[in-house]
Amino acid sequence: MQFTLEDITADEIDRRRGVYGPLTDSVRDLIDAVIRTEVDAADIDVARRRIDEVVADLRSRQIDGSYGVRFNTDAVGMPWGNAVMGVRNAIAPPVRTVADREGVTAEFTLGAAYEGPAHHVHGGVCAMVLDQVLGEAAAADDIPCFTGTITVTYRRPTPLGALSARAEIVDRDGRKKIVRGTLSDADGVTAEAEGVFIVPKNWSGPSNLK
Ligand SMILES: CCCCCCCCCCCC(=O)SCCNC(=O)CCNC(=O)[C@H](O)C(C)(C)COP(=O)(O)OP(=O)(O)OC[C@H]1O[C@@H](n2cnc3c(N)ncnc32)[C@H](O)[C@@H]1OP(=O)(O)O
Repeated sequence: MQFTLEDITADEIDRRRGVYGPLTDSVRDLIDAVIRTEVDAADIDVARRRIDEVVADLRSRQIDGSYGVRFNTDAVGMPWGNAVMGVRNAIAPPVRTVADREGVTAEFTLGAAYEGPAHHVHGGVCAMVLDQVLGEAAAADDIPCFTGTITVTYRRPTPLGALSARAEIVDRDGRKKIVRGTLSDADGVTAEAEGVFIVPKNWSGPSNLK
């Protein structure tokens, strides 16, 4: 697993988060608006031209390829392109986990952009969120892990709206960590997952991620 070291302070990371986070929130709102708008065709055409102008402005200076997973010298991570929790990724819901002694918990909202069955979350999105939350539980005491195998059991449809997820390491075997987790709405568990997460061979990146 490759990573990029950036020699910047925690204050600089916070400053950048303050610059890019609100932009990402605005684009996330745009995605929702594009799905739900009922303005007429002429207004859609004007909106499209304005969006294209903004895209051209942003692309006037950009990196090659994807963002990567970056860390500073204190092992503070900046996985800001991450599809589930990236600070600069408007596709990310975003899901942010909070670690405790036993595992990690996340509370988040999945809106219209994550629909599969009518008014319910797409099964692939459920699996994606669970992969991330289980993966973060696997990494919480160590270093980032690859998902080797993940099995998701859908107990009932997951409604769009406020949701939570929880994951804990249940077993360790060499470089393998067995992690279990759940996705829940206000009425309880909607999906369960179990995964085998594997510490990469010859890891040369930081440990004790923050
Ligand atoms: C701040 C930033 C935070 C960042 C926090 C980020 C969290 C991110 C969470 C999302 C995580 C992802 O989506 S990761 C992306 C999706 N996953 C991938 O792309 C992984 C692709 N696969 C691989 O790269 C590889 O196959 C690995 C790394 C999984 C395994 O390769 P390896 O390390 O060479 O494995 P190997 O030595 O052969 O086997 C080691 C042990 O693992 C077992 N094993 C090997 N492969 C598998 C497997 N697929 N499923 C189960 N078990 C397996 C073997 O039987 C063996 O067990 P034994 O004989 O020792 O008993």
